[in-house]
Amino acid sequence: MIILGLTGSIGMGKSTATASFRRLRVPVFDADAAVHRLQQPGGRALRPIASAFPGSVVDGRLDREALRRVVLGNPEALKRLERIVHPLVRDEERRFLARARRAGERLVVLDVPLLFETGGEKRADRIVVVSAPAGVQRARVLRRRGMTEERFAAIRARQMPDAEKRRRADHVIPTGLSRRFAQAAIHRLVRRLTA
Ligand SMILES: CC(C)(COP(=O)(O)OP(=O)(O)OC[C@H]1O[C@@H](n2cnc3c(N)ncnc32)[C@H](O)[C@@H]1O)[C@@H](O)C(=O)NCCC(=O)NCCS
Ligand SMILES: Nc1ncnc2c1ncn2[C@@H]1O[C@H](COP(=O)(O)OP(=O)(O)OP(=O)(O)O)[C@@H](O)[C@H]1O
Repeated sequence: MIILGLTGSIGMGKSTATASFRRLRVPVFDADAAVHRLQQPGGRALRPIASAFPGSVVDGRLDREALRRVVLGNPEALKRLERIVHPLVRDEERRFLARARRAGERLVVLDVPLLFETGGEKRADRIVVVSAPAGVQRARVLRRRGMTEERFAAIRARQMPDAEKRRRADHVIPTGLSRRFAQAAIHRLVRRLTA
């Protein structure tokens, strides 16, 4: 089974790329979605977050806004949050891979925003990076509801620069042109890897 690590900075088109992989029937593990699941009512991250960040969980629900305000611009608090969340995400990832192996899959995708930052290069056989020019990225991200310059800057500061990601990638999918162009590149990649 070939494990394809998919990454890219915020707004570069990871979710859009994973939709293309799924359309080609390639199973995808989405780390951001796993974070959200783990933080949902009843999720395994809730209890440790509640004790590390008093007041962030109210009536069994995580107040993401409140937690975001606490960790935004506070590297020490973010580290504490990551030390709780990342091992749980890795655990989910391992389960996903085990299920895929049992199902006899030939190719799977790990969509992990912090793939390089968390040593994901070692877990994947090949790395795909989605990338668009900085101006395009910025416009896309700032269009989102609730996004501010400050949040965008804080997230970017936590992520490896795009140029460095591209340098380390085995394949770069350009997402600054059109969806059709990016999808065609993904199609060719999947065909090549499963040939
Ligand atoms: C702080 C939290 C509660 C804020 O939630 P919120 O709904 O506002 O944001 P969301 O999770 O949708 O993330 C928004 C964007 O920021 C990126 N991002 C989130 N956390 C981080 C981080 N620690 N470092 C770099 N980028 C991050 C995400 O990939 C996404 O592109 C949440 O992001 C969180 O729990 N983060 C810690 C877990 C983590 O490291 N996630 C990164 C993916 S594994
Ligand atoms: N190939 C593409 N061509 C044109 N627009 C695109 C392309 N890929 C993504 N987009 C647009 O860019 C925006 C961000 O895409 P997407 O949500 O896939 O990024 P992301 O990397 O998953 O973001 P995040 O890091 O926040 O999870 C969306 O509005 C999407 O419609």
